[in-house]
Amino acid sequence: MAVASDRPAAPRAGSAASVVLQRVNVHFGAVRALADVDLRIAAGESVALVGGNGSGKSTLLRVVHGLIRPQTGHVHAPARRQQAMLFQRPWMLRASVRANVQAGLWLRGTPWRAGRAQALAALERVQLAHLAERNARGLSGGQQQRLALARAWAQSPELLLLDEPTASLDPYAKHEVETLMHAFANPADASDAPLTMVFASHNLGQVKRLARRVIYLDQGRLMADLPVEQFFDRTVLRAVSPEADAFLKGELL
Ligand SMILES: Nc1ncnc2c1ncn2[C@@H]1O[C@H](COP(=O)(O)OP(=O)(O)OP(=O)(O)O)[C@@H](O)[C@H]1O
Repeated sequence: MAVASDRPAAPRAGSAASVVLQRVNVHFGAVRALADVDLRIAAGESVALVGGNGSGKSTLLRVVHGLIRPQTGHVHAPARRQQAMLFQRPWMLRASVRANVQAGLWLRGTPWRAGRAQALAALERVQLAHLAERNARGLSGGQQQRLALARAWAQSPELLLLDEPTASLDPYAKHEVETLMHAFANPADASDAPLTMVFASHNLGQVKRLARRVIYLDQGRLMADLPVEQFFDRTVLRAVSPEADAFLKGELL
């Protein structure tokens, strides 16, 4: 598998907004999972969501994907069929690897037979074509996540949301998935529509490698929103958010 360069390619972010959240609030009973979140993400950006357990990262991704409706506030995002979302543990139909990708296409309106070639091409991109007729549930965790990426890739989404996609993978599988995320967000063909990628991660190395912008959440509040270089500049971060700086310090120790 090709190795990703250490740094993401030059920004392709346009000025068109892909995602806009305005004063978004989500409560689960007494828990305030998102508190007055304002956020604007341009088409083509790669954005990392970081923060401690329970800080609201998954909730934010689910709100954008339309899986959670905020009690108050406005959400503007591409239509669900223009989005793909990956979870820490991908869902797998008890069917072949190819059928899992075809099913994703079929769910969005591609006739079953017509989806076959697209599914195989997507599997080629994640280097799983040789396992196309295997049962998907028999794949390793890393292979399943690559399959989930192929399923997303086949659908050519405008927006890719990933909720800790490598959290349960070994270092080698993690590297493979990161390489694919990087390729997904930086297509070789510059004429491709810019893909917007938003991912939650506890892995700060991964954040440095894949994100151009970092958002820090603390108890549902957006406390810092910085270009990646500034987020990892402790002087800048301390001035913007002592909470985020304390979090970073704890992680880097
Ligand atoms: N379906 C739910 N029902 C009740 N409470 C929920 C639900 N989903 C999230 N919460 C609560 O909302 C808060 C934010 O959770 P969320 O999963 O968004 O955090 P997170 O930053 O993704 O955490 P982690 O890093 O542990 O995955 C937490 O207090 C969590 O317990």
